Amino acid sequence: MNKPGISRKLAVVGARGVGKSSLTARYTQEKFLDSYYPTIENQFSKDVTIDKKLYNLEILDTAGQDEYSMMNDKHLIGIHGYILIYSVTSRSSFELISTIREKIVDSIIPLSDGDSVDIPFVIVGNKTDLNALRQVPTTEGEELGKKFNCPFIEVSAKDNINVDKCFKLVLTTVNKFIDPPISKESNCSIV
Ligand SMILES: Nc1nc2c(ncn2[C@@H]2O[C@H](COP(=O)(O)OP(=O)(O)OP(=O)(O)O)[C@@H](O)[C@H]2O)c(=O)[nH]1
Repeated sequence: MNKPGISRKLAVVGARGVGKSSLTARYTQEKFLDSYYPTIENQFSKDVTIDKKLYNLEILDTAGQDEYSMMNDKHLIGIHGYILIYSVTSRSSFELISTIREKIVDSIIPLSDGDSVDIPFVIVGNKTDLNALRQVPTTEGEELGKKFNCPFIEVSAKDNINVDKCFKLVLTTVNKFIDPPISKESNCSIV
């Protein structure tokens, strides 16, 4: 029997060590991972009610990317929305966000049979608890969000700041793409 609820599959992508697993574990298991174990790939589930709607979430915690790594098709097929995550303590991880976004866009176009493709992205700056080590000011995250017409939020997986809010933002962003308002304008829409 099908589970009641709306099925949503999300992928968390970003550079190595930015906190993809920590953010996912904080949200799905309410715990923080102090030690660092590089991820190959993990999938987590969570049922959550947001705005009176029940969602069955599948969250794909992907391996850390670099400029040269290739996106696996598994990260593209059936994904409703992407969390593009960097660490506010790492400028290089912030700079990689644009590259990763471009790789996702370029990989999805050939899979789409030439139809128009809408890809919901949310940009997330993690590790705000390490403010003394910050290399990326909030304003730069906001500007990148504006550039790509994507929501932006800063979080701390460690201190559990904005984590629920971040996933709610992703789900509402996905909903806007799936059930768009009548006059939608989005730079994330590719034809
Ligand atoms: N201070 C602080 N440390 C964090 C936070 N999030 C993650 N970390 C630490 O950063 C390190 C890497 O975290 P992970 O969650 O494993 O990072 P990841 O992006 O999944 O790493 P890869 O799988 O290698 O790509 C770990 O030591 C975490 O404890 C945070 O919000 N604040």
